[in-house]
Amino acid sequence: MLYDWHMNSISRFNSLDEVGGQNQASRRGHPISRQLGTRSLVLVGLMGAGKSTVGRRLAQTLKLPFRDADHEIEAAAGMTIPEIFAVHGEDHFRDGERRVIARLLQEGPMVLATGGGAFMNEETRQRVSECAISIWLKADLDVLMRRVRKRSTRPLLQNADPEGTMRRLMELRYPVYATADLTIDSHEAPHDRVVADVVKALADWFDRDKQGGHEG
Ligand SMILES: Nc1ncnc2c1ncn2[C@@H]1O[C@H](COP(=O)(O)OP(=O)(O)O)[C@@H](O)[C@H]1O
Ligand SMILES: O=C(O)C1=C[C@@H](OP(=O)(O)O)[C@@H](O)[C@H](O)C1
Ligand SMILES: [Mg+2]
Repeated sequence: MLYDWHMNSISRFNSLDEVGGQNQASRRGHPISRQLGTRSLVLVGLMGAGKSTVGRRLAQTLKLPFRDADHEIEAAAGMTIPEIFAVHGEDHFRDGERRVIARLLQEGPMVLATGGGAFMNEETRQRVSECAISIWLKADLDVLMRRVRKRSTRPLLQNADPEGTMRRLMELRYPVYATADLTIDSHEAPHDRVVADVVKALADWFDRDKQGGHEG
């Protein structure tokens, strides 16, 4: 192993830094954050769904720390995601992704944006179900394609038919994303509109929770 996915020093330093943030959140934070306890909010969904950008704004709204698993992997590896794919291959990336998410889930509460493939890993799904509330950000194909065209940082889409790839990923992944606790339409509206929809869905979730709706 060239680097330690669990304990890179930058992430440890950040997490210590953010313990103060957590304490603050629990003292005078958003009602949703207070009900989370140590559980995190984990955003899942396809590339372009808005996990990273909506996630960051959601964390600001809830006064929670924000982490992006892709950024943590890049920091641990000292390489960008395209470089990791090119040099070590996708399997190596997936291995790092699983380890990094396992570590982050122990540092909750936080808003955690995952990369689009992370939730396909059964071990990760199990950990998420134990330590977090999962939220599927769902968007139509044409919306996703418009959004991902803005950047060429996604190795899976660097081919002759990115739309075909996205369709295949939809078929493969949607049944799995559908097992997330909540599904939110990440439609064409300002990011903050989607944030508001997530907050509303979480408030309803906790109301149902109080009535014993999520047992078992
Ligand atoms: N609700 C939205 N409104 C406008 N642009 C959005 C929205 N959600 C995402 N985007 C844009 O789409 C692109 C991809 O979003 P990102 O958060 O990186 O997606 P993901 O992390 O799910 O791949 C970014 O340029 C982002 O600003
Ligand atoms: O869907 C995927 O398998 C991937 C999604 C990417 O993250 P975003 O979903 O944030 O684009 C990134 O993890 C990597 O390029 C692989
Ligand atoms: Mg992202």
